[in-house]
Amino acid sequence: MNIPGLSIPGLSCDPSDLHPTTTATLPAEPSPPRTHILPAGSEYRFELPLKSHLSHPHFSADPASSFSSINAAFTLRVTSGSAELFGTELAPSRPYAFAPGARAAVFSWAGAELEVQGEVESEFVAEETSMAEAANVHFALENLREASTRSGGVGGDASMGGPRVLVLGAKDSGKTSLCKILSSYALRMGRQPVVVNLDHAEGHAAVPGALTATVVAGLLDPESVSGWGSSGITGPSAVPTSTPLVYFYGMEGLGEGIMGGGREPQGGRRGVWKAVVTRMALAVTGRMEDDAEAKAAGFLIDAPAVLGDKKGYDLVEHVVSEFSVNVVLVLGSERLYSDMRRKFAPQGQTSTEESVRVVKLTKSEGCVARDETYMRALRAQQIRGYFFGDKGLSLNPLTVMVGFDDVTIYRYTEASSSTGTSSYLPGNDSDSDSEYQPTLNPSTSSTTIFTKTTPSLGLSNAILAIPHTSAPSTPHADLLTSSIMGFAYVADVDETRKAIRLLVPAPTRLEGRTLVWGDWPEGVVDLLG
Ligand SMILES: Nc1ncnc2c1ncn2[C@@H]1O[C@H](COP(=O)(O)OP(=O)(O)OP(=O)(O)O)[C@@H](O)[C@H]1O
Repeated sequence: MNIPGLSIPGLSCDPSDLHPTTTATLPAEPSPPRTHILPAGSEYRFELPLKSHLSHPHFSADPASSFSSINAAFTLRVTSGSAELFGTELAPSRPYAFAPGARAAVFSWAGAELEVQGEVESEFVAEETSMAEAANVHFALENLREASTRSGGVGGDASMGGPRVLVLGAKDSGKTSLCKILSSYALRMGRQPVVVNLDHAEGHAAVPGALTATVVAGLLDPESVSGWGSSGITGPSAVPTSTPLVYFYGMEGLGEGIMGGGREPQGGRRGVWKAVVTRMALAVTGRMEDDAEAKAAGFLIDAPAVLGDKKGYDLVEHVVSEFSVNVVLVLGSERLYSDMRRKFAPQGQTSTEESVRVVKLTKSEGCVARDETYMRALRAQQIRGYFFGDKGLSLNPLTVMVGFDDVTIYRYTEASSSTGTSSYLPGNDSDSDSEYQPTLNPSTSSTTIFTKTTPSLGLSNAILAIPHTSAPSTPHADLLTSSIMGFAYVADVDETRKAIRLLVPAPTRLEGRTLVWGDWPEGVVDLLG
């Protein structure tokens, strides 16, 4: 624990206790190790090449031979001093192995020496960082937590809770990295904040396409593909794993929105997203009402980049209102900051306990723009990691055969119609068994539709969500807002035998279950080789 003021008795544990040495080994013909000296307050930034993704042992097609040990292309260790990665302290001398494509920074408050080995696309020590600003925000949030604790928290109004933070910014402005830093620092103070991932483009302890809420109760895992750690459904793990609350959004973007004052119909993408966000907010805020410590610890919401754009302001308002957000952190954009100030904290308004504080933060120079090729590879890695574990500590997924008649598969897709003939409106679907018959609504130009689907070869390689709700009485309403127990991968569809081979992360009885097949994320072709 090295940030002045962050040390508290009993929490100064040796990180090596929590990060037991894994089976990291160096490559067969390693390049010579290099040393980097980090002066106090500087960070070592590195970008690893993406090209070896598909051949990398972590992500090889043969799980049996590939997931038993890390044979990392790049390793890093702290040889003297102390350093942290996105807020998580690195254990001295322990080699950390990073997956190809990893982009991150190792920061030191008091100075450190690092030894690194392996191929990089770029690496350098940056003396100017935004970590002091992040630490200031952390202390401000900690003040809110202390005030909440002093007030007794439970039973009071929303103002007596701790920080309920929304992080906004443009694409690749460092929103996720800031959430990692702030949740790691909170954890180091003995708090257990909830991280709400509303950015379905990247999975957080789930596959991309999911929205999740996860209690940060153990060290984040810097080596995992997402940097958060994995959801250890089966198999051992060196660091505590997270069991998130999961909802499935299952579409690629959030749509364009309707500019010029119109409202997008409820059945459009945004309507769906808002419905899922409302359900998530109810669950998260409900948990806080029952638990004073959770209420004081608060939550951090990692927002999708579209919320940092004018077209996304209706979504910002929705999130702020549903989660009763009291702190909005704006990364790097003057315009966004001033728009948010105008919206939530207008000048002249007397600040009260319930006011929303809007804070502008500098975007870290270290943030790396990621193109679609990179994001696609990252999604494939995250899906692999969900089933197999993304490190040498493998999970034990299994394949199961189910007959076409054993499960009900709903295709969940968005249909566009230039004439605008249909929409999903909650309460309008009373038919549980028949194919979906959209209701007429002339104002609607795009709608989400659930259609009962007979499996065919087109289902191969798809990711299916398994909702907790099985046999929903009103499928279109129930399936949208049901939490998800897990995901399955369609390994094979045998049309002759009328059976599907599914890869599932843990033994699960699927007979009688309803499965949801979304538009997104895209299937992964070689998950099982
Ligand atoms: N200081 C840093 N040094 C090196 N890399 C960094 C640094 N900060 C962030 N990154 C990397 O930059 C990339 C973008 O950062 P991050 O994911 O935090 O942005 P984001 O705003 O959440 O992105 P998105 O808009 O896609 O959700 C990530 O690969 C992250 O690991």
